[in-house]
Amino acid sequence: MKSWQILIVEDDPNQLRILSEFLKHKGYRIETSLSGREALQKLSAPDLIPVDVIILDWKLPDVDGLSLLKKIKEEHPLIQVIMLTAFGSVERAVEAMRRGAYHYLTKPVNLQELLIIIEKAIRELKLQKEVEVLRKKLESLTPRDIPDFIAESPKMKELLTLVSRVAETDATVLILGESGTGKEVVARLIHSLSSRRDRALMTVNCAAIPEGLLESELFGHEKGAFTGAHQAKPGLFELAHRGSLFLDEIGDMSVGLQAKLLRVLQNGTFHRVGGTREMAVDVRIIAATNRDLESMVKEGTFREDLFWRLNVFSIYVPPLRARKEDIPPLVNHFLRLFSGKHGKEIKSVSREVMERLLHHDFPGNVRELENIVERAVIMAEDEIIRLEDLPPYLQSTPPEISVNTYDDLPLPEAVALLERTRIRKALEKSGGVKTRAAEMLGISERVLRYKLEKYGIDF
Ligand SMILES: Nc1ncnc2c1ncn2[C@@H]1O[C@H](COP(=O)(O)OP(=O)(O)OP(=O)(O)O)[C@@H](O)[C@H]1O
Repeated sequence: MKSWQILIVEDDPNQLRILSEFLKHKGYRIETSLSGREALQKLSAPDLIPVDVIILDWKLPDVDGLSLLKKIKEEHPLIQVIMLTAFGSVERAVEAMRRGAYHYLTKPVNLQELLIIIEKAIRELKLQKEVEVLRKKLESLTPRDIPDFIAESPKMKELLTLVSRVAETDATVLILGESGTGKEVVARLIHSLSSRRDRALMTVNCAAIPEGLLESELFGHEKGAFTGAHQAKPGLFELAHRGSLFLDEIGDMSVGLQAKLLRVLQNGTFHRVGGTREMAVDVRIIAATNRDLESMVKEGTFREDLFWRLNVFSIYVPPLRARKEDIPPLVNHFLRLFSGKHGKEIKSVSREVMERLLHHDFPGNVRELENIVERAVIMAEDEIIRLEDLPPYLQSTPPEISVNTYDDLPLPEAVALLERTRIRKALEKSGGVKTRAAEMLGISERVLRYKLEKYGIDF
C-alpha cells in the first residue's frame, strides 16, 4: 500500500465508485466525499488526514468547484488538485490552472491518463515538500555543518556514551552548557545517530526570533491569522514530523509560549496560529540553553512543569577550559577545515602557539578557538601558525609567576595570587573534580567552593 492519500470529491456515486476502486487497486489510500461541504469537513478533521491529492468534480450540488478549489489552495497550498468536468473547454482549464489546480481532465475520465497525472502530481509534491524542509533547514542551521565531533578528553568521551545511549530512544533531551561549548553539534549528533536520521532535523533559536513570530514559526499559521498571512503555512512542528526539533536557547522563550510548548510535549497536539484544527505530530524534542533553568524556575521565569518535561535526560557540555586535552585535536580539526576553506596548506601550529592556547581560559569556548584558528590560517605566511598570527590578546606573554612576583606584591595580594594559581592547577590535575582538587590542596571541599566563589574561578 502506498502511503499517499487521495480524496475524491464527486457527486455521482457511480463515477465515485469507479474512480475509488481503480485507485485503491493501484495502491492509494482513498477518502471520498459526495459534496463540497463534506470534503471541507474531512480536510479539517481533528485527526489530520494528510491528503496529498484531491480529484475534484467541477460541478457539485452544494458549492461551485472553482470556489472550492480556491478555498482548498488557500488553506492547504501543498495539496495537488486535479479538476474533472463533463464540459471540456479550454477556458475552464485555464481558469482552473490559474487558481492553482495541478491538472484538468474531461469526462469520461481516461483512467490510465488519470493515473499518470496523479503519479506526476505526487512526484512534484514530494519535491516541493523536500525543498520546503531543505529551505527551512538551511535557514535554521549554522552556515557550515560539521560532521566531525572531536571528543578526546575523558569528559567528552563520557558525553559521547550518553549521546549514543539516548540517541537510540525517543526521549526529550536537554543540553546544558556555556555558550560556544558545542551544544548544537551535540544536538545534531543525537539526531544523526537516532532512527529518525533520515527525517528532518529542524532548528530554531528561541532567542533570535520575536515572540509573536516564534509562535507561528513553531506551530504554523492559517490564512488570515494576522496581517500579512495571505496563505496558510506549516510550522516547524509539522515539518519535523517523524524527525527532531532542536529548540536552541530555550531559556529565552516567553512564559506564554512555554505553556503552548508544554501542551505539545504532553499530548503531541497543537493548533496552527489562528486555527482551530487540532494537529497531531510525532516529533522528538532536543532543547538547549546556557542559562540556569533551575534558578529561572525559582524566580518564576521558567515553568516548572516544562522544566521537568524537558529535563527527562540532560547532557552537560563542559567548558573548554575544563577539558584542555581537547584543545590540540580541535586545533588540528579546525586547521584542516579552514586550510581547505581558504585554499591554504597549513600543517600545524608552533610549540609556543599551542602553549599559549593551552594556558588560555576560553570564555567563548570552542567557538572562540574556532575563530582564533580561522583568523590564524588567514594570517599565516607559511605552513606553520606562529605567535604573530594569533589575535593581539593572545600575543602578550602571560605574567610569569616567580618568587620575585610574590616579593613585589603586598602580602594579601601575594597570598591571593598564590591561592588562585594553586587552585587552578589542582583543578586542572583533577580534571575539574572538586573533591579531588580539595584533597590535593589539603582543604575541605566547602572551603574550596568558598575560595572559587571569592576569586571568581569558574571551572
Ligand atoms: N566537539 C566539537 N568538535 C568539532 N567542532 C565543534 C565541537 N564543539 C563545538 N564545535 C564547533 O564550535 C562552534 C560552536 O558550537 P555550537 O554552535 O554547537 O555551540 P553552542 O553551545 O550551541 O553555542 P550557543 O550556546 O552560543 O548556541 C561550532 O562551529 C561547532 O561546529
